[in-house]
Amino acid sequence: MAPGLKVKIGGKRQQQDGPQSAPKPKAPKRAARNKRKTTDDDYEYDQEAQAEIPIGAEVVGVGADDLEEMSDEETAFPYQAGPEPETYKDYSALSLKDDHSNRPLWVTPDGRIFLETYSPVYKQAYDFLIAIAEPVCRPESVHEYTLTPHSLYAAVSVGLEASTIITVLNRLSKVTLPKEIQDFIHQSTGNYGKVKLVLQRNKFFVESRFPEVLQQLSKDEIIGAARAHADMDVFQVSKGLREQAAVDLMAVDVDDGIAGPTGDDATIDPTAGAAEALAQTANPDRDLHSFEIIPEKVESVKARCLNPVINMPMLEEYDFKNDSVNPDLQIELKPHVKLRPFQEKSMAKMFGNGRARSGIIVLPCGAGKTLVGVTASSRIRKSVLCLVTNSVSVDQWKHQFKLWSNLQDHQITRFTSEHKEPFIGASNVCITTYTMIAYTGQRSEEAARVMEQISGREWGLILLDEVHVVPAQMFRKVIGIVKAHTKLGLTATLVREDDRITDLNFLIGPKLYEANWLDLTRAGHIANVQCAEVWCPMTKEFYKEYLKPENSGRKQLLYGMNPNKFQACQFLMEYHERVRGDKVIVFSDNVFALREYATKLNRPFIYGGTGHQERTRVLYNFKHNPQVNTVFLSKVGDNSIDIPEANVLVQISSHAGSRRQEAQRLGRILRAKQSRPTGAGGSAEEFNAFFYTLVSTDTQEMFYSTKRQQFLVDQGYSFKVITNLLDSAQGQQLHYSTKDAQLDLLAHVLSAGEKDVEEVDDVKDDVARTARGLSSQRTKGNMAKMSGADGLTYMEIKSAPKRRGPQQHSKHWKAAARKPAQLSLL
Ligand SMILES: Nc1ncnc2c1ncn2[C@@H]1O[C@H](COP(=O)(O)OP(=O)(O)OP(=O)(O)O)[C@@H](O)[C@H]1O
Repeated sequence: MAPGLKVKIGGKRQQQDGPQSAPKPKAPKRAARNKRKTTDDDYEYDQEAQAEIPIGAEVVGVGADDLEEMSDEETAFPYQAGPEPETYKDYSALSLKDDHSNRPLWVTPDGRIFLETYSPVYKQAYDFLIAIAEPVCRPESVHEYTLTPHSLYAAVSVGLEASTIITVLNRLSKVTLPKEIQDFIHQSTGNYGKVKLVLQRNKFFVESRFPEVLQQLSKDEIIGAARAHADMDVFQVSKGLREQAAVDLMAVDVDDGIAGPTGDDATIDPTAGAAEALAQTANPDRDLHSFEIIPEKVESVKARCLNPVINMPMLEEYDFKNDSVNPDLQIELKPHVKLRPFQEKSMAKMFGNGRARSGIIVLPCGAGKTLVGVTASSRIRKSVLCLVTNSVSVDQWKHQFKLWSNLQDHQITRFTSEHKEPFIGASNVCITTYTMIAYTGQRSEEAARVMEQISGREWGLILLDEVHVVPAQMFRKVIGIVKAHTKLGLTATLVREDDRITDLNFLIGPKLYEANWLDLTRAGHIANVQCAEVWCPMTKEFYKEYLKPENSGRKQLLYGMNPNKFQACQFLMEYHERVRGDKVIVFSDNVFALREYATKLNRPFIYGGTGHQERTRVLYNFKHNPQVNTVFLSKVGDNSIDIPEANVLVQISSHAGSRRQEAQRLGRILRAKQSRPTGAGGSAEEFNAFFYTLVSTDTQEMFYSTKRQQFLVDQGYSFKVITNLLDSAQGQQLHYSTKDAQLDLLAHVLSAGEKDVEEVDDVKDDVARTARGLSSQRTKGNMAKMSGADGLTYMEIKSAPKRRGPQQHSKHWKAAARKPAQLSLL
């Protein structure tokens, strides 16, 4: 028995149905609120994409349909209310194994799996779990996963069979695997993987190890009619490939440098079960049976197989090594390129059995998705179509292809409103945007010519960047136009755990791999970010106006322009610039606030209306000019501007409760950074990047802020709350410290025209969402601790320059080991 194992149903993301699903959340009022309006970042996708195309040229035809679709997407994405936090489930009836302390998992009858990250076999257990289950929440000590039909579909697609999954899961579990779980795995995987769609020598085949399944399919009216040789009763038979993926999965022993416990005291070997199971199931000589289908009917066959009547989702694989029809692309990775361990693992999942599988790879922002895409291209070595969300990314991808591979300019063509480069040679990499491909209206002659080449070519690989932001309808259009053997989706935030994820699963393929953010942080592949929410009380006068019904339209502006928030922003910016020598990005969705802050603080800013040249100039200065250490960005900077130098982010205004925006913004400072020593004799500082969200207290903003943090909290980040950033003495030295100045500011805000009030880059609405309790993730912080400088005293000496000696600087910091943390501006 497992005495007293009770698990709080803390409900993070809403899960797909698992076995004996936990009770569905009952929050009708919340649900109604969520439906109120559309929201989220699909707008950003839409507007970014549209922005690059001259009005009246390419974009018109994408039109209403897609916007409609995007709106639907948005309603699908919002916060899913979790079960009541007070609800507990009693799992004490589970039967605990004698050697349970050596095993890392708890598996419950309702499909929830808890992983102890301090287990000696954590790494193996993580690799296995991420292949079979959906991560729900991955904080430092215990992760939560859930088994879903989709996660099991993904497992089958990488070559795992039900018996292997059950054997390994049981071996890792502290409790005897509940019968419900075994049944659920059998049921869910029963039909997955039985049929594959294989494009071989330019012919499409429905392939299976089971001739009776093919018999059944060919009797179906639609599938039968799609057969190229319907008159033939027998199927073609070929020798099966070893199901290598499962072997790879359990044998993978990449030294990823992730700090973790050693396996010395591990008394179980989770791989042993896999080996046994595989010995029974992986017969390299198994026969494969197939029948050919007409290329034009491929989509309808796929759709039919998905239909509940048949219910046999097709796995898609590309036998690129035997594709002698499509010309090779002479692409090699440069000799110095060394994949990071998680990139290796992603590739192992994609190419596990010698063929290329379609699917989605999920890696944190800044971890290196681009190299994954380039590597996949270099393995397949056929023409590659790379689809991205905007023209800035088109240029960045081109740059990355040249950085990592031997491809020359003429082998990489761009197709945007500005560059419609013709194809040279029989194979190439073409980089373009989703909108350029999906456009259905009148095209210019030049664009029509390139489109003809795109639709006429057979692509070995289609790379789908930022795959989470693209509506399913848009995909359908793209997939209908482009003939591709393999589809690889790349994203950091695959957070639509609803019906729409089903679209991605079947339109592109299952999730092949998902990295754990904290593991990558520990291994130094992404920055170690300190996240903090800074509470800024509203001034009395601002709050009075905020509460007035006639100001309901300018609430956002009032809490954004709150003088206390301004001061917090100024303080943090100057502190990080001067004391730590950091590079700071300040984000504001509201353009009025963006302009006001940047102008008053005398720093450059970029928003949607900033021209290309000006943008380039500002960013160049930010990167290279030591005098320019802060840049203010509107929402246009969320994910399309590449600023690896930045390591501090201050958010003064954001888009309601968007989890995705929060994660994308964090991504701007996630690029791996060098840790700096903390001072004389000190070890490397703990945090090397800082993410501050400034929140005006007692306003809507607090409500949104909690909601926004949910995705990052699920990835294991904790947000500290700073309630007293500034004391009154510090405030005196900052702008808007006098009542008169604050009242002037208030008058300015109240006199702002309607257009200014609403001017929010790329954002159309303001959706109320329900926040979820995060108290367990929140701790109070102080500034010194936040800045990785606990135990140090920071001092700014304001002596007149002429009185300084040669060694004196206007500011310095010195270690004061073992003294209480203190931060002072003298
Ligand atoms: N294997 C590797 N070796 C060395 N550097 C790498 C490797 N992989 C990625 N990088 C570097 O990591 C950084 C982030 O890579 P990349 O831009 O591909 O990240 P990303 O995941 O696409 O980020 P974003 O989501 O912000 O677009 C880049 O500077 C890249 O050069």
